Amino acid sequence: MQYTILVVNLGGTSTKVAVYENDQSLISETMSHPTDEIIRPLHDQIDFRLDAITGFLGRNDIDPESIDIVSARGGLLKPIEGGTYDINDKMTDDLGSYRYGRHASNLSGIIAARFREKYGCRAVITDPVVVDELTDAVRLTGLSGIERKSVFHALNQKAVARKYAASIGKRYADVNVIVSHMGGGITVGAHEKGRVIDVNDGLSGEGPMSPTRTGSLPNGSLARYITENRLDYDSIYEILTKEGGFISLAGTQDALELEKRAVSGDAATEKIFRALAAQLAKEIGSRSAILKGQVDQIIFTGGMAHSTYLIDLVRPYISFIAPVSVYPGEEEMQALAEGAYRVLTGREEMKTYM
Ligand SMILES: Nc1ncnc2c1ncn2[C@@H]1O[C@H](COP(=O)(O)OP(=O)(O)O)[C@@H](O)[C@H]1O
Ligand SMILES: CCCC(=O)OP(=O)(O)O
Repeated sequence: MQYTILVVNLGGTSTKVAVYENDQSLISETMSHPTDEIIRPLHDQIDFRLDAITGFLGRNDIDPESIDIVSARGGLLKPIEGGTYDINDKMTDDLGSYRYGRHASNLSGIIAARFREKYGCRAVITDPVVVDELTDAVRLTGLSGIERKSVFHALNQKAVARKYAASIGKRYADVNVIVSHMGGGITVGAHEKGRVIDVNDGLSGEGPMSPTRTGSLPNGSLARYITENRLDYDSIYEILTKEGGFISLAGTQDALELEKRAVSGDAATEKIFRALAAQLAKEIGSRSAILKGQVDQIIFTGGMAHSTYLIDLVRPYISFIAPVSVYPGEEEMQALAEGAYRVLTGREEMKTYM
């Protein structure tokens, strides 16, 4: 049986789309949107993003009615376990009301549901950013009423961990790895035998700084900053998640551009990379403790994993823990196609979001 799978993955600045026959990619495209479009409220972006997807199908002579299933990157939902989920009304309500937060990935599920309505196919998400496999020991904080959450690049982290395991002839469920995804946000996960038992919340100011995020800040200084600048929740959330890190320190989120500046001897930029390397190393060290030192491999992935300059700064801190592998970029489109294909072929059961 041959299945045609449409994969949609919306990021802050781009719409990635691909068509697969079973688990083989036929065509794919990344469409970057101009700044004036992506700074619009998320809900106002649905129509032009959907148009971008149908335009892509049109340019490639693919009849939307030939699509059997849309596989979308899932957004901020209530905490759930990993897997492939049917997109139901409860899910589109939670994504569209932003009850659990705002991130461009919310739109992927909403758009997949719209596509299903119009063209009559199935629609699923796989390993959304809220996959939660944390142990109780890492969930509690020292303030009653505040618990840690699992919000991370679950899809790509699990995909590269599976790829690493396959490369040594093992299953994901047989290895312990630390995966550091370095994209617009940075998340570092401790994967214990197929479950991510600890990871920094990539949208709540935990962990290392990143191109767009502040990472952890000293509590007292943050409280003073909020008070002195009279910031409400939405304003500080924007600063922590969209205007922090490289943007705050160097005025751009472009790590490639900053790497060029650092390599050409700009001392201020070099200092930022050294700080990021130290923060990454501390985060990886912390995950290694949670894995009780039983770490088979440390894996770097995401756009910034292309930066050998950055990885070479981190290596000396962490090479005593485990060997290092680098999987630059992301495996998200392939992982989404495979998630849909596993349930279509009955190799995995479709889950229901409740
Ligand atoms: N070859 C490269 N060298 C260094 N940094 C890179 C390279 N390619 C992309 N990047 C950086 O990676 C970051 C984006 O990573 P990506 O994983 O695409 O992000 P997103 O979270 O938006 O998917 C940007 O800061 C970008 O400049
Ligand atoms: C918080 C998990 C997802 C995330 O940070 O994605 P981006 O790096 O694409 O913003």
